Amino acid sequence: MSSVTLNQIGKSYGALEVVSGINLEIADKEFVVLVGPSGCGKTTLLRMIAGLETITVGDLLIDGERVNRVRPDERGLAMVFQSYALYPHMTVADNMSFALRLAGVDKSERDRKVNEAAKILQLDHLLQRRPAQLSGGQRQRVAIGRAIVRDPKVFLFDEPLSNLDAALRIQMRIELARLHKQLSATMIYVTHDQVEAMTMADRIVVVNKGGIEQVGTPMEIYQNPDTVFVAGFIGSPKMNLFEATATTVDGRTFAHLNSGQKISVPMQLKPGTQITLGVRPEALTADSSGPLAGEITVIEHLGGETLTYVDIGNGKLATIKSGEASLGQVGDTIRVSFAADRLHVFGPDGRAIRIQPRH
Ligand SMILES: Nc1ncnc2c1ncn2[C@@H]1O[C@H](COP(=O)(O)OP(=O)(O)OP(=O)(O)O)[C@@H](O)[C@H]1O
Repeated sequence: MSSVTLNQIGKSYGALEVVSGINLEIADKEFVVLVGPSGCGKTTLLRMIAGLETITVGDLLIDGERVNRVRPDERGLAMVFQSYALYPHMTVADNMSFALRLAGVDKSERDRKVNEAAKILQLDHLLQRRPAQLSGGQRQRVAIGRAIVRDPKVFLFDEPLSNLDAALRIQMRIELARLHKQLSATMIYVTHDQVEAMTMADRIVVVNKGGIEQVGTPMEIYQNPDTVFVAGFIGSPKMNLFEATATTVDGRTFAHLNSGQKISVPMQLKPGTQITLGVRPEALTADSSGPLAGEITVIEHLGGETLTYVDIGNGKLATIKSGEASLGQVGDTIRVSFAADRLHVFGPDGRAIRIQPRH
């Protein structure tokens, strides 16, 4: 297995720059997930690594060797697509062994590899079927099997679970995480689904507008988002984000929310600074002495947890995530608080202003 290094990678179509300045070190055996909204450039990045797109600027290294001009089939990578891309007229076994046959691998070795991959993916009993006789999840497993038999240095996945229903996606997520451990493989996985990123990645790379917003472990990114974009993108339900203006009263800093409420913030800010406050829904609690107040507009009971939406002014809703019990009824006014260390503050440039301890 192998490492992958991206140095100042960029991609332009004519005058249109769609990816720029990408620097990333992916370690051997790492599972890295590139996540970002539609059109942010993540697929383009993956396709440049695969060799399916040319790299406009920068260097791509696999195991320390520059491979910008190496043909896709000579890079030692295997890519799994959202659309499976199976040959409909071939059996599962033939689909899986096709690339090996092209590469001139002899039949006994091909059979050994296909059987081994089929066992890992629990496809042994389906080897003689054709794709049309398989479920979506089974087809995706065949596509993964086709990658496994090639013993690639690096696996590349392009939204492989997008065509599956919700239950199957969860199951395949678990299977892919297990597969990663079992194969000890380097994997680069593209998705727009932040839950997939959070649950599978060793490290998440958040991509936005053709650049990297933040790289970190799922919990680093969840707990310390560097930007408003990352704060809003990672986490479900979304982090509460409130636009505000900083003011100072008796040397203490307050945020005047655009929704009309006032919150103390544990840092020095120049009065008039436009900021965004962020608090995760699970960090908000009902508290009669809390600084925020509003009317409950919607309550969603999800079983083990409850989402309560509170209008804190001008129609701005705060989402509170709590346990099974309701915090009140629709129409009730409640007060809400949060621990100071659960507050995120972002400056006018959208970047996090870290909370310094007060003296
Ligand atoms: N051949 C092309 N010519 C011009 N622009 C392109 C071309 N291919 C992609 N783009 C543009 O590059 C940008 C990045 O596309 P890309 O497919 O990488 O995004 P993505 O993050 O993978 O999105 P999605 O999740 O929707 O697939 C988009 O704005 C897209 O319109």
